[in-house]
Amino acid sequence: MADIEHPRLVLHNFLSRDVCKELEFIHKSCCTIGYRPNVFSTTLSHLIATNCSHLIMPLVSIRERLREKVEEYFRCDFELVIEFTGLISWTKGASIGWHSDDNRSYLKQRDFAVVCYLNSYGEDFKGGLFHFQDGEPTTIVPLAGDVVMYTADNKNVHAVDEITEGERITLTLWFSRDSSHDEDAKLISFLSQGSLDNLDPKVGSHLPMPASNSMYWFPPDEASVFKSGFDIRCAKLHVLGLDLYSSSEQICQSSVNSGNKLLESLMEPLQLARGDQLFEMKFINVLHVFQVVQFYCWKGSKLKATEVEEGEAKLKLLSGEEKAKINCLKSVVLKDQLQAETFVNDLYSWKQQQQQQSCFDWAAFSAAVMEWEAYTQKLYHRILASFPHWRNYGSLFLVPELGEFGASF
Ligand SMILES: O=C(O)CCC(=O)C(=O)O
Ligand SMILES: [Fe+2]
Repeated sequence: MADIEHPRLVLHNFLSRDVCKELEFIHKSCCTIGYRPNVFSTTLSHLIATNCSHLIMPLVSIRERLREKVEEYFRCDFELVIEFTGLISWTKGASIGWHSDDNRSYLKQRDFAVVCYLNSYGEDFKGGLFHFQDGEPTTIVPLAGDVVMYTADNKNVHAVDEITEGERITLTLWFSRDSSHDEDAKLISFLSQGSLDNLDPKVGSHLPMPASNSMYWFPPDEASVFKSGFDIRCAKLHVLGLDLYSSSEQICQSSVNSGNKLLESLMEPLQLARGDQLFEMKFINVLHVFQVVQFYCWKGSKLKATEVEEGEAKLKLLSGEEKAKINCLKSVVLKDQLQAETFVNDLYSWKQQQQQQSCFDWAAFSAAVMEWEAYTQKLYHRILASFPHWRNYGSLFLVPELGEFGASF
């Protein structure tokens, strides 16, 4: 350890670009409103709670590699447990002043912090530089793939500048010497309560189940009444030019519209529309639609490069009545459309916006639907096979006899 006054380490390119992109996809398709203003988070227990435990798989080997690195660098002659793992993003206005990561009585179990940067300063966001109060290095410029690790005590007081543009995404972990704070034990117990314990991989058991609508509502203080603001998933779809269509008879009935009952249709089967066209596939709920669209955003350019047969997408022309239903639902999920548009546009750089909006392509999207299904099934079978081993050993790890698998699809 170079500096005992300020024990810390910066690693460049610890994660590959492909891995960063995959983790970004997981975060963008699953996150909810976070614990502070303008912060969004995806915890592993949230993935389990929303029937997306398979999305833990790409994180398993990364957690293992990071634990080894922390134990080795900080010369731990004891085993560390992971206390918390989260994908976290900060948007315009988010910042944190000088602090150490164990600075609350309920955080004293935190011994080491690890922050992996999944996207880059300058390219994906502005602001958000990380500073240590004393010692070297003083400033860290977040770049995709780089990692900073440091002791969570007051030898490493640090701060992060306010984000002024874009979205800054990290994978953040804390490690503890205290095994009673082992995140893995909690996750395994949580997984045992769910469908993974039943080794019969039912069709559909990997499909996402959203948390309550209030967890996706912005601003969060409006989430109990839904009178102003917007649903973050619907806002992101809207900016891509995508609308949600529910065939429910109740849509547009004034008695239903008057309350927030219409919001519940987000939990029910939905279709996607764009302009005059309705995509015929039915998704099981808004989170299912949203995950596939995020998958398309992740893989879109590759899908286009592969052979996608023109005209494969099953589309039909929207009727006037169907358009009216789309607008009714939209008026409920985007109470303040302008605010929603500004919010989403602030997340993307100008370049990203140009790419995403100008080239939406239904044929490539149809291919994405199938690839999403294959990707999800692959991870789901992986976690089903891994889970008995995890339960035996009481920790999450890459099971050697199941072989290596690429982190990226
Ligand atoms: O995201 C970062 O660079 C550090 C965040 C941080 O200091 C914290 O979450 O405690
Ligand atoms: Fe911190």
